[in-house]
Amino acid sequence: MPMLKDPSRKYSPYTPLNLPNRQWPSKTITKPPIWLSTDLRDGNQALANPMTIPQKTQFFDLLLKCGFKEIEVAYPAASDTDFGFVRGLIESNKVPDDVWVQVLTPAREDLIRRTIDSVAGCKRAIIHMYNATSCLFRTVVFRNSPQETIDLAVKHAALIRKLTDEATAKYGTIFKFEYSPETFTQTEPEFAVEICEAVKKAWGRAGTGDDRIIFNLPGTVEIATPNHYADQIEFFCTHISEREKIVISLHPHNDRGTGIAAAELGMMAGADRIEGCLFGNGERTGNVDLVNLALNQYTQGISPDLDFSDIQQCIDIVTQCNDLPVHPRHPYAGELVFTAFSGSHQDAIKKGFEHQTVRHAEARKSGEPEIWHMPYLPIDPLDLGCNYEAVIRVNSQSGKGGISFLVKQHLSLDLPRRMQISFYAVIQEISDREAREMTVEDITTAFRRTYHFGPKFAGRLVLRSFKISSVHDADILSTNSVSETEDSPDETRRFDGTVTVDGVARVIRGDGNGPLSAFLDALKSHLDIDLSIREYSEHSIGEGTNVKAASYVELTEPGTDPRNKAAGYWGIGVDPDISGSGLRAVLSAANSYIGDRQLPELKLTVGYNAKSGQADVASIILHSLHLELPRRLQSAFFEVVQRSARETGGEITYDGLTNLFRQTYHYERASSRFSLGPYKFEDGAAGKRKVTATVVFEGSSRVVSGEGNGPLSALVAAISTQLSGQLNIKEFSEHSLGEGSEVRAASYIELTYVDGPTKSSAWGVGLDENITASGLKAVLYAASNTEAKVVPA
Ligand SMILES: CC(=O)SCCNC(=O)CCNC(=O)[C@H](O)C(C)(C)COP(=O)(O)OP(=O)(O)OC[C@H]1O[C@@H](n2cnc3c(N)ncnc32)[C@H](O)[C@@H]1OP(=O)(O)O
Ligand SMILES: CC(C)C(=O)C(=O)O
Repeated sequence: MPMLKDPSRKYSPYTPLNLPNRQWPSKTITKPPIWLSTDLRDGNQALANPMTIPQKTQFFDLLLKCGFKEIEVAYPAASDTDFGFVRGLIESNKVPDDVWVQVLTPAREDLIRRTIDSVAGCKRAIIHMYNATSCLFRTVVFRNSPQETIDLAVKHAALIRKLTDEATAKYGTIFKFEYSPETFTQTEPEFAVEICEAVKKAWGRAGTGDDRIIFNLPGTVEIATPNHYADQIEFFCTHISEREKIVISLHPHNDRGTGIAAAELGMMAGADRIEGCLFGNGERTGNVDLVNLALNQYTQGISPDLDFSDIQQCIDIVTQCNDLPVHPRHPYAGELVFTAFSGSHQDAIKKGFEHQTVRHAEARKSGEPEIWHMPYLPIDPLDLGCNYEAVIRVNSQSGKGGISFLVKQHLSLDLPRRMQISFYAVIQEISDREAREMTVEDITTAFRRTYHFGPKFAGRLVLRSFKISSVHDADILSTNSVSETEDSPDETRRFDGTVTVDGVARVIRGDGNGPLSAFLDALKSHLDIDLSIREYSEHSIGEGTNVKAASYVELTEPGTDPRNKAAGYWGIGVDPDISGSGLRAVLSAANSYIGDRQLPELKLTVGYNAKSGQADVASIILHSLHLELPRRLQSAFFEVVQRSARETGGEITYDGLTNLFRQTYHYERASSRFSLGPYKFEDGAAGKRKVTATVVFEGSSRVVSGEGNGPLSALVAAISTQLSGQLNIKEFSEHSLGEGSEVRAASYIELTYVDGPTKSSAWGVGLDENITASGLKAVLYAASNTEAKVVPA
């Protein structure tokens, strides 16, 4: 049957109450009500499969944990399960002393007796009796006149008084009495007052405090707008006698979807108590949702005296006991209620968090409360034991604000605005193409892949090591005059570093006004990557000793129109050192720029004017022999190479170069001018090391000894005893080669030899599995390379 064109022919509107002096609209709620959970009764009776005793017990424990002091635990006359559950609670002492157990009974003698039997021995119990009072129920269900309806209630209230007095005498139980004129919202207001007056009189012991009688005014079926319910409550409150001896309780259902509003307006109208269920379970559309109501108060700054700090645990237990889900949009509890997918919501939330962080820091300083004011988030998810993970989720409706919020949250990177726009386009494209939500994992992975961020996402160019030094302008043309100094504005910066290009290590060098421009110069000279910086920014990550720098850079090709904002390449770098983060950011952007374009191979153009020659030579040694030459050795060898190249017309082959290196530094050669036989180290005087060694000096084997601060200086001293002049160590460095059990040590040493006016210096390179042995070899080779003269034996 279709919906009616004229529903007034089928449905009649509620009759408004004439309450011209109503006060409730100008009231506000300032304190929590007395809460009663009826999950185990009204909630339970509405389930397809009412709860088992273990489920009821688990639910009861949860209610205690949440802080409920009044719990309607059963309709004991309904079933052995309900009766047994109440007995179990009492007999196993599960009810804390400050908690009231409430049980429901109709106004029927047999059922009242069974109900009161169920609470025998209980410390505190509320006997809750009901009978329907509306005209419809009087005539149709009970076929009673108004007076007979009153008589029914009065008779059974008196019975309850008698039976509870007996139980108190027998067990010492403290009883409260609650009466519900069921279907109150459809009952004539005057009749509701009249029957309650009669019940009060029949009960005969309404007093103050714990002796107050509870009149529960149920919205058994919600039939009108919530203001009408408020009018009904205010009417009742102002017409019932001895108001101070009465607890006015509300029991709203949610047939029109306004149960929460009805409860709140009802409280404004004078109610003291609310009955309801967690997450709104209950007959038909449910009872009023107590979680929702309590948290509505909480977000007004009123402590509800209920604790939902672990809301997920509540959801888990309630859904498991009720076998009903909590809707994803359920206020405060649904899995989507702290989530924004849409761009403008995300943008506002992101800005809200940023602003609030600043505001809270100021409030902390001045001792003011840190008030929560967040766009779109009426409550802090943390207060309910949730986190901010779900606050922003990304799909094709999302914008840059939300995406950059997640990048900040999960990677601690605060992207500059234009980089946000750039990355947003990346995510938007994937999300649109794949027509699905982008998880945090999707976004962070896309970020890492786009900007080659993190070891697993390295691009074709990878920075392995670098050194930034200052070069006096006048010295720039001389590759040997590099000196490390403090930063000074009139000095040019020099970048020396090793970059792997498609897995092949290249030593590169460049000069510029600062570290980044020096690095860009190196990329241009060695790899034909010609880019300049359009935007740069940085911030720190972390605090104290763990602080790191994050740098963001946008690079453009020469001639890019400054108005063409889309033409840039963004990069990100993170490093403990600010220069390092900037350089990594440049490389990250350069990686995006080169794509899969072919890069120039290493060119061996050795000559006096070749600017890149020294680094290229070092690259070949690194690549072929895996030796990372110290910079001064690079310079020294480059001179050797230049001399050799001049002899061969400026050309030198790749193999020729490695052979030249081997010969020059006696590297891995079986013999040299001086060689080492058996040796022994021991402690010398004043913490020094002493060596006694057999050294073959130009074919003559001699046992020598010497002392030094370490093994190398001891050997240098021992060798010097057989020379006409003195050897000294000028520079020493070492690094490991290979990995795991294959690892070896490479040592580089530069020795000076002074013999009267004669001065010379030379390098030696040693390689050994043992780090001391590699250093000793380097000493022997370096000494062999000097002009040292051996004294006759
Ligand atoms: C609004 C509410 O939620 S009220 C609570 C409702 N909850 C429940 O009903 C759950 C538990 N109920 C039960 O287990 C059963 O209904 C019982 C045990 C209470 C009674 O079962 P039965 O004796 O088979 O009766 P039945 O369920 O058919 O109840 C209807 C009878 O109770 C009467 N009745 C209904 N409400 C009341 C009341 N509040 N006071 C007195 N009598 C009542 C009806 O008029 C009817 O009487 P009749 O048999 O003379 O016509
Ligand atoms: C027993 C009463 C309070 C009831 O559950 C209702 O009216 O909904």
